[in-house]
Amino acid sequence: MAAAANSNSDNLTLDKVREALIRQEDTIIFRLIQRANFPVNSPTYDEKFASFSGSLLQFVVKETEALQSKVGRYENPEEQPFSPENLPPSLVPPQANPPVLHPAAASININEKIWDFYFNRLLPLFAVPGDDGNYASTASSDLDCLQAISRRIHYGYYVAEVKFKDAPQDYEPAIRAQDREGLMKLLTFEAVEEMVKKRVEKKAAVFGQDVCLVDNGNGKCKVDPSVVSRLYGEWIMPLTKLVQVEYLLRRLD
Ligand SMILES: C=C(O[C@@H]1C=C(C(=O)O)C=C[C@H]1O)C(=O)O
Repeated sequence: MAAAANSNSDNLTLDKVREALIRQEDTIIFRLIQRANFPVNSPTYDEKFASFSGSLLQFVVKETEALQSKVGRYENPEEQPFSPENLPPSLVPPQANPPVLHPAAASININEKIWDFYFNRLLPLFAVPGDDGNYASTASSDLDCLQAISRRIHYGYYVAEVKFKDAPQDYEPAIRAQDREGLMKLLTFEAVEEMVKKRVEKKAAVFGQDVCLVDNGNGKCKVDPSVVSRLYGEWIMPLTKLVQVEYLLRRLD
């Protein structure tokens, strides 16, 4: 599960980290396509599930994350749980690799923000209204999307670490001054962001095609490519940068 970029600090270059982010685009887009197979299915979210205190979705998240925690998922810094309260400990022996990140990474979890935009803003843009009764599949598919998006956003730790290591003389004064705006300026590359938005839009157009042996001229995509570009421009990239800033603010502690 660990990406090449986090196995050894010598491997950590900005190019490698960016490559990892590019590969994660594919995962995110395929998971959105998967979720778009189901309509909104609102009982997944609204109803109290059996004797559980929350919705079916919350139950699936809590139980799935508990199992994944036991098999070591959250030993990976970029994997952050959505339901962190009372997670069972990992049964897997800790990795021998020396840590690449500052320990501050462990205290930065912005999954509440991710949960909020995913359900309140994004989902209505790509899931059609309706109810087909597939609530369990809908909930696991939502969790798949959330986990892929969260991993991508919390990968900001590595982006920040590599940017800091490449130019400590630029970052240290802003960190000492706890200057959020200054840090945000230092780590932002607008040309890269424009390229990312264009690339994910194109990927969504390619991955979301119906593949037919005879071209039926149906150009409809399974997920609207402009929604994917918006997902990156409005939420994923700004939140990746927020993770970077939060990490850098604590980088010299
Ligand atoms: C991730 C990076 O940092 C920032 C965030 C980006 C993103 O989330 O894709 C892209 C460019 C930068 O403004 C990067 O420089 O690659």
